[in-house]
Amino acid sequence: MVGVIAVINAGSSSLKFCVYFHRARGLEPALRGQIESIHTEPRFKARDAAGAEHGKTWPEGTALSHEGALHHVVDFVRAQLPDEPLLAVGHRVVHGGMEFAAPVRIDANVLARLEAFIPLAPLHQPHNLAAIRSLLAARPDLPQVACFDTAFHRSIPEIAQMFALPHALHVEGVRRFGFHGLSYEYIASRLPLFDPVAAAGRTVVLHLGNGASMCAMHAGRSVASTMGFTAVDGLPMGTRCGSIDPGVILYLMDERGMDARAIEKMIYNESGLLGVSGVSSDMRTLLASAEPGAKRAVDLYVYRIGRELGSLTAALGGLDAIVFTGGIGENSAVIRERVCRNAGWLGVDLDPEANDAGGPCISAAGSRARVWTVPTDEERMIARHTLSALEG
Ligand SMILES: Nc1ncnc2c1ncn2[C@@H]1O[C@H](COP(=O)(O)OP(=O)(O)O)[C@@H](O)[C@H]1O
Ligand SMILES: CC(=O)OP(=O)(O)O
Ligand SMILES: [Mg+2]
Repeated sequence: MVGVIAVINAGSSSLKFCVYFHRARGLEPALRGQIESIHTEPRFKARDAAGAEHGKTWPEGTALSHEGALHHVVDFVRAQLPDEPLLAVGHRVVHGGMEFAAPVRIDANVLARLEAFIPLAPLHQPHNLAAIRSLLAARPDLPQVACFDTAFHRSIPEIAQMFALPHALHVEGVRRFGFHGLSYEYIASRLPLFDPVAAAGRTVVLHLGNGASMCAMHAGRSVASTMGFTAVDGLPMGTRCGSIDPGVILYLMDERGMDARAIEKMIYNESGLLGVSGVSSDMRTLLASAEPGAKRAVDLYVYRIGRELGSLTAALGGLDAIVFTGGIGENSAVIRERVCRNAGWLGVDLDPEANDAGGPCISAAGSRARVWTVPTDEERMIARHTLSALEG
């Protein structure tokens, strides 16, 4: 089977893609890239197997749709690799509910079942499925595999999945799922190479991107997540509010006359870093800004990470290591430094120079809990799953 496997990862603000040569030696990246800030200031960046860079920018204020972004990527890949047979496409699909605990080959029936989860992941699931649907129509013979953000978290103990609501709702599937599972699964696969003790022990992984969550891992398996039934729970994110008192929702309905769609728009699109700062959803912009709102948003972000770190450490009964990943976690030494400073009580002692240099180990020699920055690679995880599904 010689050819390429393509991976599509539609996030809330970005469309990432990777194409791998399938060779006897394994999967080798042929092309990878992304269109980031799709809705605000789209930028396309890609790198081919020879290391050459490709790019395109759109004028500021251009709101490219996910569909527009996908078209651009497909055209680019076709032009770069005109002669390589496409063996399969793997997709990140954010919500798999209770039903999909492992990657699955997609057909019209599976696609219909996945559509039921659109209301639970409105920023992601529609884009994930739109890409699948358009490929299914154009190339019905082409194997497509869905890889779920929720699957890695199906190991979370029942008690940690539970809301204290009437139990029938839990049975029906109203429970904490957790997301960013492909990222956590990849980190879990890498951790033994860095820190075998933590890999066999208690680690909190911070996936800080436009969406953000944290995962408590025991021996490489998820035991708790800050995200819940949907990806709006937990930490404040680019535009999502994270955990709030459910009483606030009732207040908005009763006192502000807001309906479900208006509240959805507020908590998914107008809150988080953007809502608190009034400046931007983009961490780079906030860190560079002198506006008081920008400082307020970053302060709240760091504070909430600290609270969740304590909570997840309690769920684990201790802490051997923390791992930073995602766009912010991998790139922002300032955020890592502030998070680690607040975590001194957990035995975290940062090495500022190693942190500025980007790691991978950023804790000081005697630190009781070790700290790592590990670039995530959801695309490689998806490619591995897609290949396994293809090989049966
Ligand atoms: N050098 C940096 N410093 C601070 N934040 C950064 C840096 N580089 C990227 N980011 C932030 O990472 C976030 C995007 O993360 P990413 O994981 O790529 O997003 P997505 O969730 O869409 O996959 C944005 O808020 C961006 O500002
Ligand atoms: C689930 C989620 O929030 O994903 P992303 O970070 O890609 O938006
Ligand atoms: Mg992401």
